[in-house]
Amino acid sequence: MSQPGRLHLLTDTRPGTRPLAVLRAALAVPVPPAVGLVVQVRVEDAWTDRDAYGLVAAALPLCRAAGAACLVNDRLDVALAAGADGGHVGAEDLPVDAARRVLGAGVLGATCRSAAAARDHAAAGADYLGVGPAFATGTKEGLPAAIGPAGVAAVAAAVPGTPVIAIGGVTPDRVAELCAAGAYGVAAVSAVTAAADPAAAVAAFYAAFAAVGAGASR
Ligand SMILES: Cc1ncc(COP(=O)(O)OP(=O)(O)O)c(N)n1
Ligand SMILES: Cc1nc(C(=O)O)sc1CCOP(=O)(O)O
Ligand SMILES: [Mg+2]
Repeated sequence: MSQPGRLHLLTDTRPGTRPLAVLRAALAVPVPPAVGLVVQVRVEDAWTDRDAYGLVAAALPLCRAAGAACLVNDRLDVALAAGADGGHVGAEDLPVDAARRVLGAGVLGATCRSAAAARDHAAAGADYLGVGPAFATGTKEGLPAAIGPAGVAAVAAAVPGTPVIAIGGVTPDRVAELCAAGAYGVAAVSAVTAAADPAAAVAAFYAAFAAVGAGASR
């Protein structure tokens, strides 16, 4: 694996949020050379494709300027149309092999919650796996119980060549235990989007990766 740590920053588009303002602040923080940054544009199901496309189109130049990849959750047609770097799919979205056909060489992430699913998704062409919920989260309803670092470890051990990105209730102070469990990176929504200072929150994630020297020997 080429990057020793990676933050996936997911947008929050619930009513009352300001996703572009948060992105502008977050992307203004210099990304340390040893860390990767991925922005995932994730919009509410109720959003129209037109509005999703608009947010991706606005986010893309910000991502490019910051050296971040820009992925689109669920809506691979929007990802392709906007010229994003790829997309992320889960159990209610296109299957991983079908998503791979749609995206071609684009970056493809897939949600998984078990070692068996991890092997399947990796074999079907996922570039990384979003694994969770690592901890309890108030951001998404209807999720199964948190799997904890041990659950993340079980998945990571099953797919040693595929980056595992832990998601769900992740804060900077949880980066160390998740990396120790085998996570290559973490994904966050509320730790950044609900922070009083989103830039400081992103900087705290980068500092947490630096503190663990995440994956330096990988
Ligand atoms: C990095 C990452 N991991 C998991 C998810 C969840 O995807 P999914 O299960 O499809 O749920 P929705 O995000 O679509 O509600 C993710 N988006 N990103
Ligand atoms: C969108 C999403 N998917 C999850 C999963 O486990 O598949 S957890 C999650 C929400 C993550 O938000 P926060 O960082 O605020 O806890
Ligand atoms: Mg989905």
